[in-house]
Amino acid sequence: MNAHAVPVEKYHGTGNDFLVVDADNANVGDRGAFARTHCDRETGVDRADFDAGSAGDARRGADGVLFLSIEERFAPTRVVMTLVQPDGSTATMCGNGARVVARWAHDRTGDREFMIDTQAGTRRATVNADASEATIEMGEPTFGPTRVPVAREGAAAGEPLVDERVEGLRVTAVNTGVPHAVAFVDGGRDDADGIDAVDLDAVDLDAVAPPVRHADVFPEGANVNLAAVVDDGSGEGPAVLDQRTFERGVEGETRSCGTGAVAVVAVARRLGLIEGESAVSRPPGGELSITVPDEGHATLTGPVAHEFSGTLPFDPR
Ligand SMILES: N[C@@H](CCC[C@H](N)C(=O)O)C(=O)O
Repeated sequence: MNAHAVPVEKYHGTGNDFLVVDADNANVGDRGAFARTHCDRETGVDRADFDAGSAGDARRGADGVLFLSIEERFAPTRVVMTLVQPDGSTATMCGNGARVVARWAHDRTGDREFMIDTQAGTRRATVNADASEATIEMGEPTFGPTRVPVAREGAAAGEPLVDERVEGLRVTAVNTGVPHAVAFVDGGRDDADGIDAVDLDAVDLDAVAPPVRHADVFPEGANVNLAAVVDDGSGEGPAVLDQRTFERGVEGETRSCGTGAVAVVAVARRLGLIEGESAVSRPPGGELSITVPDEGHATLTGPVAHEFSGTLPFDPR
């Protein structure tokens, strides 16, 4: 193999798509530059570069690069995961990315249970019998202002940010491995001057999300989720929520966000908008099943798929 070629696999989880690099097999020196170049939606990695005859629907570019190191001497097998985002930053956690990691590790080992080391903690992951779905334990969502983190002065200092106005949206701040701001747009609260009672799909997310993402109250920034309750779970079956997420690090809307899905359900529970601890979230890229119990790990389950394999230049400059 060309010493300057990096073998990559491309996977997605409900449309949240990632390049995967075996970090033990390819020493990418400048990971940020590698991610910035190959994740670009206009000029980045394209399936057609490797398999011109392919008719697949994989999108050009990616939502990040997962650098993975697998340690099969442990039982279950461990995988150390680092997500480098399209802007070159590193995220401490990624729910859909971790589900992709489980599928990648299954494709290598045939195992169905793994421990994934993330910067937010070690998380247990499983894949189902035909490896079409993966589940990841997501830790316990926290609203604590120092943990989100949220920075405020005066009477609000030290208080969780719950259903309060930030840059035109009524948001609740929660950390599900990374910081999230969640706003419900469907009248979850009576909010005469907000964007309640509007069609979620009609909201210009690229316009309303960046001021919240960069608000002073979020010293490390925040991913911004708009959500709507479709079914509050008071009848048969779990609650159903529609979700759209503007991601920090991508600096745009993604087709799905796993930590965002858990954040939306955790906030819906906190605000009393849904019943029960299980819910289905419907981002644009598919459906995710979430549990947020009163105590202990949340879980995230949904489809994962392999898109293509190839090699990319080691030094993209
Ligand atoms: N898409 C991810 C979230 C990735 C991290 C996020 N962009 C951040 O910087 O906080 C997911 O599925 O959770």
